[in-house]
Amino acid sequence: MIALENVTCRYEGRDRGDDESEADEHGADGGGTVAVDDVTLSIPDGEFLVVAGANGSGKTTLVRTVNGLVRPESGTVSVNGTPVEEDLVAARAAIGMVFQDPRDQLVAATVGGDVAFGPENLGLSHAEIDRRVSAALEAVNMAGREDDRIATLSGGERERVAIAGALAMEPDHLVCDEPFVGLDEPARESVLARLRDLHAAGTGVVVVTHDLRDLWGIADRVVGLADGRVVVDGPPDAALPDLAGLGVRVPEAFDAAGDAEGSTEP
Ligand SMILES: Nc1ncnc2c1ncn2[C@@H]1O[C@H](COP(=O)(O)OP(=O)(O)OP(=O)(O)O)[C@@H](O)[C@H]1O
Repeated sequence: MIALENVTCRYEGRDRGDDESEADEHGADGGGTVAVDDVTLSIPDGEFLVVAGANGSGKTTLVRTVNGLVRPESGTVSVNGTPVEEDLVAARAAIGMVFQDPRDQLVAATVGGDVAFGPENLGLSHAEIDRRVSAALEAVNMAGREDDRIATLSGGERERVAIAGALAMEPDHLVCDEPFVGLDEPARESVLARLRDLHAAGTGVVVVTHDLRDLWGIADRVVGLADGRVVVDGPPDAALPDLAGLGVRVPEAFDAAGDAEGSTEP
């Protein structure tokens, strides 16, 4: 279980594109940008949660608090009952994170080397590392590709290697930040199928996105953010009316008789 309680995150300095008055409005002491504003949220084990919102609404900042990559200014983030800052290693073992651009996290020359990187740092035996690498590659439909060079992979394959690297840590939750950006249709479908399978096998999945179309039939719950605050929280169908105007894309069938108001993203 991931639990955020009254979490507020602020970046020092001026926001990209904010004017002075808006920055003042956001910050109690007038400094910086409040990216996450007093968020309280629980994410149970096994849940498929979509965190949706327009660019700049605070999605990335919010999910980065759960493994200590961003430290809140106030409030508490706990993983399995322990505050993240008290046990960063436990939080990072429990939550696998796949960043927006998988190139940011692929560290080795080969697929096998990359997926083994995390388990190696846990000091596991060779046999256990090999087992985890095989299982993680199988879970992303890349079984037996250990010796492939990262440089030769497509964007979708890199995304799946990044997911495998996170899975090799055997996390309770997998957090993917905009996993479909830049992928062509077959790659999108492949990543989506992997996320669906993982969820079916019991792993919690959190997907950050401004495009809910592919996730509609899969997500248990949608949390919508605007200006760092939770403004929508519920199952997709119940959340739908409140998602309009947040700048997120919903499936066309739900896009109110051709009303494109809620579909401002390209
Ligand atoms: N490193 C940073 N320094 C200063 N301000 C930042 C920084 N990172 C994010 N921000 C600001 O914090 C707010 C929330 O940004 P965040 O990236 O969390 O939102 P997001 O919803 O994930 O957006 P995107 O979809 O564009 O990634 C925005 O106003 C953004 O400009």
